[in-house]
Amino acid sequence: KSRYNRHEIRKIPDGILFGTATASYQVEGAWDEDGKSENIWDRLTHSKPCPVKNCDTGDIADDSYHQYERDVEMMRELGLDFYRFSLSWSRILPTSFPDKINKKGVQYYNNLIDEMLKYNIQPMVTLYHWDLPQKLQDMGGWTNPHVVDWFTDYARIVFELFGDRVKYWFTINEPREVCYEGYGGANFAPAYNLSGYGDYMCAKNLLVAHAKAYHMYKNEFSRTQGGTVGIAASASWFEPKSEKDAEAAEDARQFEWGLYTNPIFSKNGDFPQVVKDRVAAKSFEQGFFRSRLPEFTPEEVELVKGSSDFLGINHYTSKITYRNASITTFPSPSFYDDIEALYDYDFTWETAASSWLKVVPWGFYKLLTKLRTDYDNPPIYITENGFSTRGGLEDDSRIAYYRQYIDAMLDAIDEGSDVRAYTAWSLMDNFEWRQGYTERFGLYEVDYEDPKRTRTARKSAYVYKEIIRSRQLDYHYEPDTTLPITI
Ligand SMILES: O=S(=O)(O)CCCN1CCN(CCO[C@@H]2O[C@H](CO)[C@@H](O)[C@H](O)[C@H]2O)CC1
Repeated sequence: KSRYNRHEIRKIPDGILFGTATASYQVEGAWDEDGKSENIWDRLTHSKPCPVKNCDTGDIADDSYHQYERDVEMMRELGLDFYRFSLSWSRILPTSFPDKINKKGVQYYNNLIDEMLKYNIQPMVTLYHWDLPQKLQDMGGWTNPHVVDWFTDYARIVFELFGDRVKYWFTINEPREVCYEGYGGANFAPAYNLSGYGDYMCAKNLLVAHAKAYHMYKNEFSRTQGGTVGIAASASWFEPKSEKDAEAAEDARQFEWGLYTNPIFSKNGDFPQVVKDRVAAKSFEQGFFRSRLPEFTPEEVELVKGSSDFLGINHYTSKITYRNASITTFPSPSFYDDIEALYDYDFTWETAASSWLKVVPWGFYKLLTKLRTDYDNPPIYITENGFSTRGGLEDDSRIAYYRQYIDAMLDAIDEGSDVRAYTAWSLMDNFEWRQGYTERFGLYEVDYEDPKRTRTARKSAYVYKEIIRSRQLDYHYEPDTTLPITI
């Protein structure tokens, strides 16, 4: 069996916090209730022809806007240390700006936070998990440099409203997905096909916005609130197909996540050198008068460098990477034409319901080791890790995924990685973006035929609960799922 199927009991080191995550557009519903205004995912999912599988939308989703007490009850059944969730910008600020604060929207988040703290479950709050107010997108969204002020002004309101009780903040979830999937690959809202320049403009503005919000917290709230602020980056592992592809794999890492982590966590800051050089060289070849990758001014390099108290990592899978010999594979200019690499999967790797999600636990170990060595062992929170199925309560494949990935994480921790928290994506099934409700990530199953959106514990919920309770990994443990999961 693979290295990550050892049949022994493994202790989990003290101090590592365990939680689960969700995101506002994926679970809340109430898309136009109580004063919330339209965001870019409302706009995309309502467009014709419908872009999401089965024409699914987040209009109702898991109805967490009304079911938050049940959500907290599930957190208690799992025995979580924390719960990571995100705020809907246009639910709190319907005009996008601080001139109007929507009291009913704020009340929902106060109710959720207060209910969690009643049972000592820590809120870990993401300010932005992809649901930009539509009005801001009408003005260019993340490609408009003014987004720096829009985001910082929103952040200040949020810190004022919830910072007395929230001590763990993440500014932005997955910069790569915001910028590449949103402005480059025409996949996620606002689904623009501007790869090779729109995605890079988004990258620069997003990092400056993140840094401005970070420094504003430090200057205006740290003394009185004492919380911590970070960012959650998506990071896959890129494994060279053969020795000669080592450079291609490193290029992929630097373009796919180094673009966002290097400016914040590396010693010198700024975009990775290979990205700056490659995009500039290609831009001039292609007839541009300046690089398609916007430059940070020296002041901006300093502003962004070190602008996080910890590094949040969303990790799911790995890809085999090799040099792309043909220059006609991708449109030119484009992000993937810039990287000059191709990705593949090892056919022996098990696949989740999501076609991109392969089970490669050793890739998680290699990623954590690389982050430790490249960024001088930064404090790391695993802010997402999980597995999708088509549904069903006997989810042994999800259980095997969690056990192997936590095992791989423990190997990196044993070798010195400063991992402080592990977050399972997700507490319950939710709106899986372009795949709608066809790909399920929940420890709890959600019944979308039921207006009450009933949540039912899967077998994996019992196993995750036992890992947290016993603080050990036991591949042998078999829960008795005939008994209800209890608090
Ligand atoms: O559009 S398709 O499906 O044909 C292809 C998608 C390719 N990627 C997969 C990984 N995802 C990053 C992970 O995305 C994260 O992980 C979760 C599971 O995906 C999401 O639900 C979370 O919101 C997100 O933070 C970004 C999109």
